[in-house]
Amino acid sequence: MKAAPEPPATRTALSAARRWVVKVGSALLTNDGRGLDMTMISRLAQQVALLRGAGCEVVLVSSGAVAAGVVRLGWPRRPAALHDLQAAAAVGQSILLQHYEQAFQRHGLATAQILLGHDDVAARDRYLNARGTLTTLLRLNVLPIVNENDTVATEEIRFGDNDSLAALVANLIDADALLLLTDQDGLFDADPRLQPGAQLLTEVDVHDARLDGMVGDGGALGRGGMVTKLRAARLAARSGTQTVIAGGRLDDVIQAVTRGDSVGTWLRNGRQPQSARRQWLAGLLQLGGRLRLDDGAVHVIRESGRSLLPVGVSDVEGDFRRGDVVACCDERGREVARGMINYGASEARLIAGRSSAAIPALLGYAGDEELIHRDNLVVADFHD
Ligand SMILES: Nc1ncnc2c1ncn2[C@@H]1O[C@H](COP(=O)(O)OP(=O)(O)O)[C@@H](O)[C@H]1O
Ligand SMILES: N[C@@H](CCC(=O)OP(=O)(O)O)C(=O)O
Repeated sequence: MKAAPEPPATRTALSAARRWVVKVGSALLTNDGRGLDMTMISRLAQQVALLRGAGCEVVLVSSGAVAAGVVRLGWPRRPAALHDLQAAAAVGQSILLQHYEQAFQRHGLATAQILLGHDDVAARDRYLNARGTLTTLLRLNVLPIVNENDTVATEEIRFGDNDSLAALVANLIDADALLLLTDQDGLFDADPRLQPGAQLLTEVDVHDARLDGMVGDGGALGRGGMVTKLRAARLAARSGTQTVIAGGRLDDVIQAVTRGDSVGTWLRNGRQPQSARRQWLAGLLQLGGRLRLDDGAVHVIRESGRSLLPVGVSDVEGDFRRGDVVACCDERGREVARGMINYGASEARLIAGRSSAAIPALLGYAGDEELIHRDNLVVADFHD
């Protein structure tokens, strides 16, 4: 048998990616904004199932609720009024998920519905909750399907932008890569709907300022277009994620992109995931408090990259809430790490120095066994 050709070296960041966020836009999933394209849903399900079968973790971010709702309500077109859009989304979301559940069931995959708002990612306690649910679903081999919580969203539903939500999900779960599937083959040097001679860009630096002059909006349907996709790629890059924009109608496009083939546009992010994430977390918030760690805890978080358990903490300073960022100091008061803490200050004081197994008895409920999960912990020398 002939060996498969090696993917081009430049796209190894994609072929090596294990955790993917795949976003499917309205332009692809709906028949020009009216009704769901069932063939597209089953083709997507097949490709996502193959990606899962190849050992990758996948979160799907899917639009389409408004379009499905408009058809179910018998409306002739997508409404303009905000409350009508929200009502249509509420009707359509369950239909959308029903179709996905059926399509993925054929491949032996269970699905879960996640409705998120931007505030859920910005508020620290909800960030931890959303992250915990998504990563647990991934561990359970369930496919999370995310959409905007349109009942409470205003700007995003009006402008039809699920791109930035997909980027926030990529930040939330530290995705290696984000794939934005749309109706065009990728990012062109001008909007191909307006300029038929526009050229497809196969690889660009996500931070290249010249791109801003090339992207346009989504046209008459009032969608986000490439403006929101470029913004999303930059947002995702903050936590080290690579982004590809590709045409969802191309055969086996998900397999081609994830293999590292030269399809669509790769918006290259030159920053190392670790340092991008460190900078993002460090700059995210003001410090809410300080923990003093014993030598053993300093050693394991530094040398083994482990989570911080309550047992390694000898003192808790400050008045912080679950999800705040706290400094972790050694016995001499030097800051050795910074992280987003799973407990508020009073609970942290109750469990500090104790085994995680004692948490239910100490607090009256079974919370996280880590005080700071290793994924939310940045080990470095910080200077205030
Ligand atoms: N430089 C560009 N390259 C490709 N498409 C562009 C560009 N500028 C604007 N567009 C428009 O963006 C549209 C895709 O965005 P949108 O309709 O919001 O899709 P989705 O629903 O998939 O998010 C394309 O149909 C195209 O007309
Ligand atoms: N959340 C809404 C609209 C979001 C939307 O259309 O976004 P996009 O696919 O980026 O154009 C829906 O599911 O219909």
